[in-house]
Amino acid sequence: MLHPKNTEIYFTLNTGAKMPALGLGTANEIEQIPETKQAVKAAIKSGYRLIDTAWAYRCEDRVGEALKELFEEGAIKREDIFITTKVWPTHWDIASDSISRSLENLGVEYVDLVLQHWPLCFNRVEDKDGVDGIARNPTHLDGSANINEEGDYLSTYKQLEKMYLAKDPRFKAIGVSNYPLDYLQRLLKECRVVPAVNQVEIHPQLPQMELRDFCTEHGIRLESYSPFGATGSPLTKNALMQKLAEKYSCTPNDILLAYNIRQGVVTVPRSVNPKNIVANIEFISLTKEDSSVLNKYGLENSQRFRNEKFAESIPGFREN
Ligand SMILES: NC(=O)C1=CN([C@@H]2O[C@H](COP(=O)(O)OP(=O)(O)OC[C@H]3O[C@@H](n4cnc5c(N)ncnc54)[C@H](O)[C@@H]3O)[C@@H](O)[C@H]2O)C=CC1
Ligand SMILES: O=C1O[C@H](CO)[C@@H](O)[C@@H]1O
Repeated sequence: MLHPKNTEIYFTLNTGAKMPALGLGTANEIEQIPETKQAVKAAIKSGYRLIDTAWAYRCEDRVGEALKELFEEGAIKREDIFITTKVWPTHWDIASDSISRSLENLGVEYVDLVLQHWPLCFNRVEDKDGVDGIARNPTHLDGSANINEEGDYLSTYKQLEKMYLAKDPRFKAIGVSNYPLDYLQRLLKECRVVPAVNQVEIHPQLPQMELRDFCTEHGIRLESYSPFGATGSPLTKNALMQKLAEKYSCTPNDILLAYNIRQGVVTVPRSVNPKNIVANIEFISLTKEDSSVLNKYGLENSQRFRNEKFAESIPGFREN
């Protein structure tokens, strides 16, 4: 294939399953949540085969509505798409319930991948404006995260592992998200099932080189979130991205997606705009030399764009 589209590229997971290199992210801003349905439909119709969602995004039901219509229209079959969902830290001790809830929302019998969303255990606090009546980011009065002090973050993965080893039909693979390297080291010591995926923030200002080497060595596929630097896509305004875009006669967005995909990293840009969804399919043959230039740039200009306050509770999370 001389010039594939990003949507035609697949990476193999340690389970043997193929995961599309490009997917649609669905962590939409609250006011854009109703647009999730048409975004998923536009994505699938233009060739996307991976949808990245989560209970915490409050849009699984919209993804489900889109899938139902796509199945009914005969646009796609369930087995031809890869669906990822995630267990939020409020559900750290009830991972099975979280999966059931997600499947109900999505209207499917299984997902292809379940990720532990964060290595954190939150207390469940009632909140009528929360997700399913539960505060998504519970905090104490001083604004610090309301962490369950008895909880062990690895407990969630251990629950997923137990279900996976018992061949739970509700999911095909398990993985993690936002796991720093030392957390993965502990996981590998205490668990038998190597996570299929670790989804973390990766882009040319956060190349995550050490984590990347570690994951490659242990057969864990990395997946990049916030490839454009999250809301407002600040990375597309970066002078180096603009210079490379000029060199390859493409957009900075194309460079940012190629940066991940050319290095074997799955990526899930978010958009509800059908034009942008389609534009993100364009594949660019970014050279190894230019990928190295970007990696070096990131080491010298490191910046995390998704700054969740609760991440302060994860030692070492902000150090890169
Ligand atoms: N596991 C985790 O903790 C996290 C996972 N994620 C996942 O990663 C996905 C992507 O990351 P995000 O932070 O949402 O942001 P992103 O880096 O994908 O950027 C989204 C922004 O880029 C804009 N955009 C997209 N395509 C464009 C185009 N072709 N031209 C111009 N603008 C364009 C969108 O309108 C939006 O403002 C999420 O939707 C979610 O699925 C995101 C954050 C954390
Ligand atoms: O996946 C995620 O997306 C959000 C923003 O909704 C981020 O906090 C979370 O980890």
